[in-house]
Amino acid sequence: HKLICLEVVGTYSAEVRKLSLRILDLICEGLGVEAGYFADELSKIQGLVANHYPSCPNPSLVLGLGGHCDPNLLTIQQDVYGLQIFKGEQWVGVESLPHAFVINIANQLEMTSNGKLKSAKHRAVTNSSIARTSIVTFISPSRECVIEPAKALVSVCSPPLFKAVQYKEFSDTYMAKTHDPNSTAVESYKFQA
Ligand SMILES: O=C(O)CCC(=O)C(=O)O
Ligand SMILES: [Fe+2]
Repeated sequence: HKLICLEVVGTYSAEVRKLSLRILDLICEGLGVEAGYFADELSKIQGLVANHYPSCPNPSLVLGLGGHCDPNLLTIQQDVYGLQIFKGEQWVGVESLPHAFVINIANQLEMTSNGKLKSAKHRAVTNSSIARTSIVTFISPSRECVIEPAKALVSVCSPPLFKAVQYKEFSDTYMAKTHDPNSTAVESYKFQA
C-alpha cells in the first residue's frame, strides 16, 4: 500500500505543480508582470497536506479549521464541500464542482502583486453526517527568497505598499500572529500611509 501511495502522490504532485505554474503565468499576464516571474524561488517549495475532519454531531459549535489566509504563494485543493470564504463581510460556502480544483490566492501573491491580488480568507466547517478529507497543495517561496512588490507594478504613481522581507522572517511573523485577532502578518509589512 505504501508504495502505491507514494507513486500516486508523486504523480499527483507533479501534475499539480504543472497546473500551478500555468496558473501563475496567467496571473503574470493579467498583472502585466514578465512571464515566469513566479517560476523560480517564489514557487520553489511545494507541500501536500491532507486534512481530515470527522463528522461532528453539532457543526454549529465546531469549526474544522478557523478563518485564516494562507501564508504561501498559491494554494490548490481538490473540491470537497466544507470550504468557506469570507466575502462581503460574511462566510460563503464554495460551491462544490466535481473534478474541479479550488485555487486560493495566498499572502505572497498579495505582497508581490503590490496589493492588486488579495489573499482569500477561508475556513473549513464540519458536517453532521459525513467525514471529510481535503487534499491541499501549498506552493511557497524558498525560505531565503526575498518577497517584495514586483518592480513592474511599482512606479511613482503606484508606490510599493509592502516592505521587502525574507520568506523565513515572514513565516515566523505569520506563526506569531495566528491567534492575533487585530492584525495579520501581511499588515505588519505594510508601509504606514
Ligand atoms: O480543509 C479545507 O478545506 C481547508 C484547508 C486549509 O485551508 C488549509 O489547510 O490551509
Ligand atoms: Fe488554508
